[in-house]
Amino acid sequence: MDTENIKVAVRLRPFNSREKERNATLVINMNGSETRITDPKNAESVHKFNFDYSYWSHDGFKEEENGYFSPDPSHPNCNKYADQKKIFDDLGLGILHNAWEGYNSTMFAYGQTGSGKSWSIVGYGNNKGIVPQFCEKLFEEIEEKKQDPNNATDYQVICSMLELYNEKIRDLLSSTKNENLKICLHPSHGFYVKNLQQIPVKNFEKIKELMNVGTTNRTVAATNMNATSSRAHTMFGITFTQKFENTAGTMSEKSAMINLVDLAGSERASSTGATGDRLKEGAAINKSLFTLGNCISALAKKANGGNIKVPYMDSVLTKLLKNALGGNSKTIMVAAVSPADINYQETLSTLRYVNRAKEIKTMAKINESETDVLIRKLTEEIEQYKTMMKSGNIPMMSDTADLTEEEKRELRKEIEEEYSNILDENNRRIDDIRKTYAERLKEAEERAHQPAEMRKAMVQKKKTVPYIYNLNMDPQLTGHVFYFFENSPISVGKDVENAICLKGPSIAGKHASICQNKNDWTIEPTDSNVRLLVNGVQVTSKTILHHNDRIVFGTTQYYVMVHPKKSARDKTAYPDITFAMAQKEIGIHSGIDMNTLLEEDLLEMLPAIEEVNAISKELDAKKVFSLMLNNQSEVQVQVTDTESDIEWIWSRQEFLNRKYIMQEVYQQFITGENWKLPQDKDPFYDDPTTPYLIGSVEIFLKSLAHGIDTKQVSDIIDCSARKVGTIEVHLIPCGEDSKDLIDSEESFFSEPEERLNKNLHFKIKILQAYGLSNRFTDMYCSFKVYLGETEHKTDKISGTVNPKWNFSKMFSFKMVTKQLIDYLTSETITIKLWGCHRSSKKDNDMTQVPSISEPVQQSEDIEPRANQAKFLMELHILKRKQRKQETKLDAIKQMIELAEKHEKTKLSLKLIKSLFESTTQQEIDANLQLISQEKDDDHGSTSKSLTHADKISSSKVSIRDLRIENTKPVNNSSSCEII
Ligand SMILES: Nc1ncnc2c1ncn2[C@@H]1O[C@H](COP(=O)(O)OP(=O)(O)OP(=O)(O)O)[C@@H](O)[C@H]1O
Repeated sequence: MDTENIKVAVRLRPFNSREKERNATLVINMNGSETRITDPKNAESVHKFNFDYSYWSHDGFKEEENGYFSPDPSHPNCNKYADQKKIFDDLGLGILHNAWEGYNSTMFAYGQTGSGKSWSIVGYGNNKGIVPQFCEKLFEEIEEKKQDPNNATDYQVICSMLELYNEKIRDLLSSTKNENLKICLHPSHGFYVKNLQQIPVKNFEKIKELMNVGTTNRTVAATNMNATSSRAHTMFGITFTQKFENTAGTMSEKSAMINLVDLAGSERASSTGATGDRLKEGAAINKSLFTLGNCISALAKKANGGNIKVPYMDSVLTKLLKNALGGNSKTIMVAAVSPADINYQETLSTLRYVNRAKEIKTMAKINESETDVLIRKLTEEIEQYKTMMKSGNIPMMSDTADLTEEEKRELRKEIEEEYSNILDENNRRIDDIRKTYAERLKEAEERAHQPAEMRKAMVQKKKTVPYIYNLNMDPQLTGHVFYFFENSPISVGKDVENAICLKGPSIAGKHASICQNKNDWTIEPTDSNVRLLVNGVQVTSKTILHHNDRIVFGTTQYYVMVHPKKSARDKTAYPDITFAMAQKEIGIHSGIDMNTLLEEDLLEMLPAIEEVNAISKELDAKKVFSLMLNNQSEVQVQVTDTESDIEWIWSRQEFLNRKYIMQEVYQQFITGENWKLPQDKDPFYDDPTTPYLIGSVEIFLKSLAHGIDTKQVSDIIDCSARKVGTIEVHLIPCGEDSKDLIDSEESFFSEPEERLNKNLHFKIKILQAYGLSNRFTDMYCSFKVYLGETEHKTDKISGTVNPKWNFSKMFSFKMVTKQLIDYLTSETITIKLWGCHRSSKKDNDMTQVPSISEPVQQSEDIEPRANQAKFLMELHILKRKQRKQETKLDAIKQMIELAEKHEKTKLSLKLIKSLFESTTQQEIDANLQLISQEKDDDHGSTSKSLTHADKISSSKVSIRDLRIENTKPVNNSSSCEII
């Protein structure tokens, strides 16, 4: 038994195009095994993690001619760069070594969508991931061993590949529709998937082929089932068995099960989302990933001595990974992370998630047994279960006194089914042990769903027959579904009798027709209402399809046309078509002006909006979705209830989460399952009493940095940049005792830096809003200040369009820092105004207030208005600075007059300085009174023991000089101009 901790590796990928376009900054730093992540909003907040391996694949590489990413000697991070080979050498070789020893191994990749999980596990093109490298190396080593004439060991490699989506297991290597395989529990072998294809393979080529079949099956499911691959977990299983004669001369077998798992995108796994989406936890979306997190937590607590139940049984994934997590397996977890500031939160939660995993211990043992002993054990188990079933003496049925007869019958049926599964599994295992590898290979060849000739024929056909291939947002799934144009016409649509049968929102029963016209192929919609796009443009009549044209049927089915002969003849250099390109042209043709910063967001959101509207229509959900940009230029979704006219605004993330559930619901709808969900799980439902963001306002804080009070009356702007009302906010410096310091010299600082290391107190008063729509009740404001996480809220007010809150909140800071000064001088606080919709527009019994809102205003208008507020504040600050200077000047004048009155010719520098630094009239008066006591001699004291500073401050200045200085023209053009 080998007890060891789960090994954790973290891998950092390069910036992707979205991150580059947004000028994303790098938030991850790696040094040895240490990984640091810095909060982009607060450079002082750094989280450090120590993992077994930290892989820097962010930069320091170059792309070789064959597409392989290798370390770039000309780059400073060349030595730091971890390429696919390095990852395999560190992690894959260990797994391979374990496999030879007879230890089970599991490796799973965890991380948000697009973080690089598939890159590490499967890889792309020549950048082969762990699975292909492992298989290649395994066969290499087997071949080497076989070269030894004294080696009679029989080596067997068996593969399986499954997809786990929405708690359902799909066999990716099965030619039949194996969409919901059962997971069963075997008393001695743990959980296993019943009827999962276990395919013997004789070489690496065969494995590649199987992986291809698996990916094609994933693609078909992802396109037709309307599911995106990022929501599914993919498990690649390899059973490596060595059958040999042991030293005692009996046959033995050593067997290792290797599971390589590409987990679904983790962004939907966290229990509490920043989106505040009520559906996030309750929905079925990745219940598995959520439970995996719970199991990891429980196991980590257990490892630290806690007595806690591990909830393996709560999801299919955790049942399948039970061994990997807490049992007989050596396990590695790879956290794939994005380097960008925009993914900071997700990356931090990924690092925290896997950080817990490293505390978990597993106990791997070598799986070696004598064949006879194995067979005997399995046969004995079979006999035992058979006897129990025959006699009816089932142990689990002994404690059933409280059950009704019906319940007992049910339970008996379940147990008998379980027993019969165990019998089947044992028989299968005995069969496997008895058969030679050659026999199993032969059987597999016979069963193969795509014999070699068929595959060859397909390759040939692609060279001559025109066809379309699928485009998927996951590049791994692009180009796996083909429809050849062999007969004309070809009907396309949802109905099964179509030659090309496609499923998905907005696909009509009879959608389009593809016809041959001499050497061309044309496409035509069967109805003017169907959504059929060619190169991003809606097609309404017969249109010729050219090589590389993009065709979209409905909202989710994307294809590319291939004209093999024509493209071979013309010499055009055709670009590789990507899903993003196809999406972009749709965006451009839909008339949306894509400013570069938002392009990626829009590209993702536009088709999603189309799809969700189509689903809503088909399910009669009575909701219309539209895209909008808020005044921080973030993409949001406006949801309108077509019956009540009530609107809601969803964040991008909330929309995407809900979209997943809508797709699940739609899937059930089209497969005829019961799809109606209760209100609390309905992705289309929004509680009308949920606060709605009416609008927001930015409040400048600079006056507080100077200690000046300001009353700001600002426009409240909604998410479409329209003015929806005004709000009156008062910023007031105050004393520690909370006394307001209005128009006070005491609180004023000409330069904010003068406040450093002093205390600062102020109040934010939200007085009243004016001219809001009467559609809202329970209106309140919320805001956060500085680094505080607390959201401050006013009371809720209803029954008026001019809610008066008279809210006041005091904020105190001890020892003001430079960061706080910077915040006050350059940042704003966002005050958000919330309200609930009145239940229906028919209830709008309040008199409509004369609209103070201007007609739709574009965001360009907001900027000057915001600038105006800023300008007024700057002006106010300048005036106060000017006033302070004038006060000082007045004090000096008074001083001279008083000195002359008291016939003084000189005044001490100390007194002049004290007068100059006086901030209140009281202090000035006190200093002026001291003039009469001033002596006219040159030094207040002649003591030699005085310090240099004392001497200077006690030195005297002539009144005549002061008068000359003071009467010089004031050279302060800026303040003169402003006044
Ligand atoms: N180490 C890397 N080096 C270079 N490019 C990478 C690396 N990791 C990821 N990428 C790039 O990032 C993209 C997303 O990676 P990948 O498909 O592996 O993410 P994923 O986490 O598996 O996403 P999903 O959850 O959607 O399957 C890939 O297309 C690839 O171009």
